[in-house]
Amino acid sequence: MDPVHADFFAGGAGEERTLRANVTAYDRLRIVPRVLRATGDRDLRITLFGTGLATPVLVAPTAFHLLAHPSGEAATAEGAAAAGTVMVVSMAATQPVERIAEAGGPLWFQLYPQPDLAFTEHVVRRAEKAGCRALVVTVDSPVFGRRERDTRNGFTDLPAGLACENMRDATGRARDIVMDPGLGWDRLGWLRTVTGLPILVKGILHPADARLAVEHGMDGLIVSNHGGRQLDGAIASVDALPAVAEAVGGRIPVLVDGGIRRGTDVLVALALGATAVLVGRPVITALGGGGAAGVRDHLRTLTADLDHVMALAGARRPADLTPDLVAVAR
Ligand SMILES: Cc1cc2nc3c(=O)[nH]c(=O)nc-3n(C[C@H](O)[C@H](O)[C@H](O)COP(=O)(O)O)c2cc1C
Ligand SMILES: CCCCCCC(=O)C(=O)O
Repeated sequence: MDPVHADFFAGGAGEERTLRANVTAYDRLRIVPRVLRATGDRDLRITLFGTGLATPVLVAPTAFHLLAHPSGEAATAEGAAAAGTVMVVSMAATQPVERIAEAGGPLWFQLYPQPDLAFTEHVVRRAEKAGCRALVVTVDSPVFGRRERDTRNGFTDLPAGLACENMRDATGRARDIVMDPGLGWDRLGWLRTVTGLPILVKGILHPADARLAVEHGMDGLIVSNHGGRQLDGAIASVDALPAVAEAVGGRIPVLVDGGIRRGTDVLVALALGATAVLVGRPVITALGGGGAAGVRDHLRTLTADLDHVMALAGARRPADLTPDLVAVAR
């Protein structure tokens, strides 16, 4: 991979404190296993918004897959489908959602709501027609994070010939994605009137915002700091999870992403109240190294690792994972 593109994928905002914290937070959390629970074979299947999945590990929305592999997002979708899970297609995908959907599913579509409402609706309609089963609205990006690796590398745009294919308007021009500092809950209310798809808000860290998400009729939320690429210094996502899960109180599914690398990380996240987790950078690395098969193998390996540690912790199903199984290391 071009080192400039590798830096785009790997990097975070500012000093990359939050990027690192997402991973190191899991180092401080220890599992308190149960024994003699006769788990037998584990059953990792879950159902989200009516879709049965083989694993609680989903693919987070990430931009520009054609910079990682010549088969791009289509290969990621194929790999996710083979692993029996959801891929969340980024609004900044380098292939059209229709092409990605041909390669595999189930898909959800990630949206940065644009100030141009008619254009936003146009993008939603494309996602719906392509068969996407949920919308993931990213709300942690009123402005774009300062990614200093990209600044140093002079990486400001996609190379010639590539575009954010889902940003094409009726004239065929690919518009720039606008990060909208005017975005508020009213716009999510508007979106609710535009689509019947389940809507998840991505980028919740504060329990008060989690309560607002429920009050505004959102169908799910994702505890996330955007993989440390937006507000450097933001709380690690797994550290934010318990308070958010408590605020939601089981009314809607709570998902989490950021720093999830091992089965033990997934186990801890599920125990602390997540219904499912999403993985970002490791999927891009797997795509770059092995295309669709790489993505499939990564997701299957992570799921097999989860299965293994659930046996060791005395849990048969994701629902058996409860907060008492996690302690903070001193
Ligand atoms: C290269 C890259 C591109 C990303 N693009 C998007 C995006 O287009 N939309 C979005 O909501 N989040 C985006 N994210 C954030 C991810 O969805 C996710 O929150 C994050 O990667 C999770 O952390 P992890 O990489 O440690 O697993 C991106 C992350 C990376 C690393
Ligand atoms: C102006 C292009 C926006 C791409 C956004 C991708 C993204 O969210 C990221 O973290 O990178």
